[in-house]
Amino acid sequence: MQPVLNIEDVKCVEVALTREGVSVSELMHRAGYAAAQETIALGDVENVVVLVGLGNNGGDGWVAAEALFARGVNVKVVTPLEPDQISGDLARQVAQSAVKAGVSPLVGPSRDELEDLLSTADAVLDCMLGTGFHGEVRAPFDIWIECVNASGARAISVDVPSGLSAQTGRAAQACVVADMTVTMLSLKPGLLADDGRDVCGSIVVAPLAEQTEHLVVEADPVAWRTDLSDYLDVIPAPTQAVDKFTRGSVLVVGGSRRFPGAAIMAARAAARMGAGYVTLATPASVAAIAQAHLLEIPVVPLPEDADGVLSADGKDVVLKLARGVSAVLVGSGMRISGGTVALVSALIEQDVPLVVDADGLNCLARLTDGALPDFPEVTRRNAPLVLTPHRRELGRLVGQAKTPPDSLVDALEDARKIVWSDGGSNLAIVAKGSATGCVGVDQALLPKPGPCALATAGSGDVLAGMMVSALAQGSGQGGDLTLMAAYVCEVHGYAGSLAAERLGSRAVMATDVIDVIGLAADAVGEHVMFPEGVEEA
Ligand SMILES: NC(=O)C1=CN([C@@H]2O[C@H](COP(=O)(O)OP(=O)(O)OC[C@H]3O[C@@H](n4cnc5c(N)ncnc54)[C@H](OP(=O)(O)O)[C@@H]3O)[C@@H](O)[C@H]2O)[C@@H](O)CC1
Ligand SMILES: Nc1ncnc2c1ncn2[C@@H]1O[C@H](COP(=O)(O)OP(=O)(O)O)[C@@H](O)[C@H]1O
Ligand SMILES: [K+]
Repeated sequence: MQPVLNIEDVKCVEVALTREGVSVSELMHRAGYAAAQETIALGDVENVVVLVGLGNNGGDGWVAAEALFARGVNVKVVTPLEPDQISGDLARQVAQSAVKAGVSPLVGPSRDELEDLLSTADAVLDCMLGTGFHGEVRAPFDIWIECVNASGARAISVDVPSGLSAQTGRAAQACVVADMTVTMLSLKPGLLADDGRDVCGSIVVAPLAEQTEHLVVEADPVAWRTDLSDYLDVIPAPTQAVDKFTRGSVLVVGGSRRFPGAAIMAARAAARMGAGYVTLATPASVAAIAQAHLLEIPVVPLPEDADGVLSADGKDVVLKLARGVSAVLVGSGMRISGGTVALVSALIEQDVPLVVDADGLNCLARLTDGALPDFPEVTRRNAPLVLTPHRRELGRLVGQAKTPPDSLVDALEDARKIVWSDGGSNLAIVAKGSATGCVGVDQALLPKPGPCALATAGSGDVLAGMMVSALAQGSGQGGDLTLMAAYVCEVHGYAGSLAAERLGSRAVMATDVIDVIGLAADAVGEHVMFPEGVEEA
């Protein structure tokens, strides 16, 4: 796993390194060398343009320029000011040193001059704005960024693509779209989420010092990026000695006359993820439709109200069914009513492994008056509980219905309010988004996200079905529930990639993802067992 640090904690590591005898100047030199090294490793780099800003990110750029020059590369540094005019001491010193060594600066070029220069560059080193960037990009960098993105040269961003917030993952109107980002000391959340996924290219972490590894861990990472090898313990062990019930039995409670499909997809996804026996309990008026779609899955009709929404009268039947299975999913397409709130509440009180998704979460929000963290007794139970909210659902759970989290870090923080108030290891929250965080009381995990093809109606229902299936098969029980949740997200993402490959990235529908769950699970499993031998999707 790779640690991910909030920007303020990266600064703490920097301070801790200086206490251990590695000065900021030394760090800047190592950062610049690392960037130069990665640039040369790209191959075919004879002409490099280095665009520098006026802070320490610019300082890294001047060091990189001097290092590239020393390696015989034809380097030009584009700067808004003459080296002597740079106000920051460190950045000024490295700029003066580079010029003294023979690096030639181009000060404040016109757009035409810059475009001409970039047209002959093999690579551009983007050292305009780093972690000190805030607000919208001001001149001249907004124009420089436009020119970089329009040029055909490969762009290597130092620390963070200029214009991206390394904390929130939000890009300003002007933002470098890099081929590679060489980031210093550790991963930062904004590189991995939202706009960050579009603009970073491949990410290389430059630790800069031997001591960094332990200092980063001590700085309390906001999350950990998982590697496939981390999943070894949560992949169900292969055995022939099973029957359809011991392979994991699942009950899905959901659906409504308005949304019958969500529960049907969840049930089907649960079966495709490997559960041996799946049952769907759904309102009576849609049971026949559901059964027609699910030949292998028994459908139990439940009492409903006049709108075709599950009523509380079905509670005893649901609880009886729940007692007979390994895990339950509640919520898919269920709608919010007095009846569905009563069902969700009854299932949470029952000691069965449980996944709550979609309207099940909205029922939970209603049950706790939008303040789930204030009611830890609701989530404290003896059996595992996995909540799978997207950002709006998460907002409703923590009293932020009108202002749901709009970054990965905010979503992680909201999820932590719930898991920390609960305090136990039987609760995991899967905070879904273009990058998903799986949050438990001890740590937050970031599985590799799937493609944007997953941004399609119903793909969350598919994930919920996969999640309950993994729970039913015993992954995560008695072990690490958060890691199991991350594993399921990883398979879901991989299935999205496979579906996109087969059908085209814009064409994928949630049912297509269901069809390839098995192939995705096998492929992820192979990667985990034999990391070197399998091609990525
Ligand atoms: N942490 C570490 O261990 C290490 C960190 N290192 C490096 O330091 C970098 C952080 O350096 P930093 O703090 O000097 O900030 P940086 O990103 O250069 O930006 C500040 C400059 O940008 C300007 N500026 C801001 N917003 C702007 C806007 N919207 N539009 C235009 N301009 C804007 C701002 O101007 P001001 O707002 O002050 O007027 C100021 O001039 C970090 O990313 C990494 O590369 C490595 O050297 C070694 C190890
Ligand atoms: N841009 C994206 N890139 C990768 N995955 C995405 C993206 N957008 C959504 N997803 C994933 O797709 C799923 C959508 O879930 P959800 O919002 O609950 O959809 P629905 O309610 O339609 O089923 C989540 O697993 C989410 O992580
Ligand atoms: K940069």
